[in-house]
Amino acid sequence: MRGLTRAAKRAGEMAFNAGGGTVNWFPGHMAAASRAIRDRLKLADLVIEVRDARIPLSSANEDLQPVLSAKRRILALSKKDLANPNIMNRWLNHFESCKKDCISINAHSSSSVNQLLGLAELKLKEAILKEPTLLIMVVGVPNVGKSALINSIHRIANSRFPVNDKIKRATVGPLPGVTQDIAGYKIASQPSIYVLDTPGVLVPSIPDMETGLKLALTGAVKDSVVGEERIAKYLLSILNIRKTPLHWERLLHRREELHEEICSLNENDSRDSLRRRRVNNSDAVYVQVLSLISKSNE
Ligand SMILES: Nc1nc2c(ncn2[C@@H]2O[C@H](COP(=O)(O)OP(=O)(O)OP(=O)(O)O)[C@@H](O)[C@H]2O)c(=O)[nH]1
Repeated sequence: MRGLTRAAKRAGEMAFNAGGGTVNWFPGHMAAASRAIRDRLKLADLVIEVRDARIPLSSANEDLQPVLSAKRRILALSKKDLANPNIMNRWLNHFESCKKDCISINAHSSSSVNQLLGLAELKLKEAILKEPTLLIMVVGVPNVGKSALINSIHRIANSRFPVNDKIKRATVGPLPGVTQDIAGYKIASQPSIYVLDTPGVLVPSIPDMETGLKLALTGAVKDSVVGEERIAKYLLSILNIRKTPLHWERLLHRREELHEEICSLNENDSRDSLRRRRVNNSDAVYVQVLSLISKSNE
């Protein structure tokens, strides 16, 4: 309890306040995709709901939960290579205790995707014997790794059961919103099994700022939607509360120094000079530098 009070005091010292309000990022393609996903879900034999292993609750699309929970479903906690393994194992136990089939994955690792395919095969065991065609849908919020997962599934499946169709690749990218249409990939014949890649969809309005900040930090929401400076401050407050060895006062001091350095640079060379300069290895200082660079260019 005393530890928590100390952590709260430290956060207070940093003067971080997420602020209230909702986070709205619901471009036209997302509204259309949400409707199309609901339609196709009716036909799906299995749904792989991809969530981010670092934020498995905040990365759930709450609007889709009622329909997803009525389907044969696997929860795939993606980007496990970026998550804290101890905390992630606690999440896996939590979902298991809620009777949900849950697995953590790294979409770029064959062994990890093979485990997921094994679980999918188990869940589809009876349907594989009965149905001539099966449909697996991959859904989730933007940038969570759906297309990367589809490409790995496609590659692995094709090495096991070569399909005559030309191999298509889903487009993978570091920013949210790359996939804008539903696309199907055939991964087996007899029965024919298709995997559907879907655009990442969020709820039209994320009800609290902290969820929005978590989604922005993990890449599901564009930084500009919640504000770069707010994201940087939120990250720093988390690092501080988790006792990551950072010293806020030293950072503030460094910020003042950088301000002075920027002011002393001439307008044209400020961005390049700062980018070239070797700053302290700390990511947090890097965040501060980025924020100052963007300010100097406003
Ligand atoms: N470290 C790591 N990176 C991953 C993993 N899966 C995907 N990525 C990366 O995350 C980014 C987003 O991956 P995508 O497959 O494009 O994500 P998406 O869910 O299809 O994104 P949308 O098109 O926005 O719906 C890419 O830079 C991928 O390389 C993973 O398991 N671990």
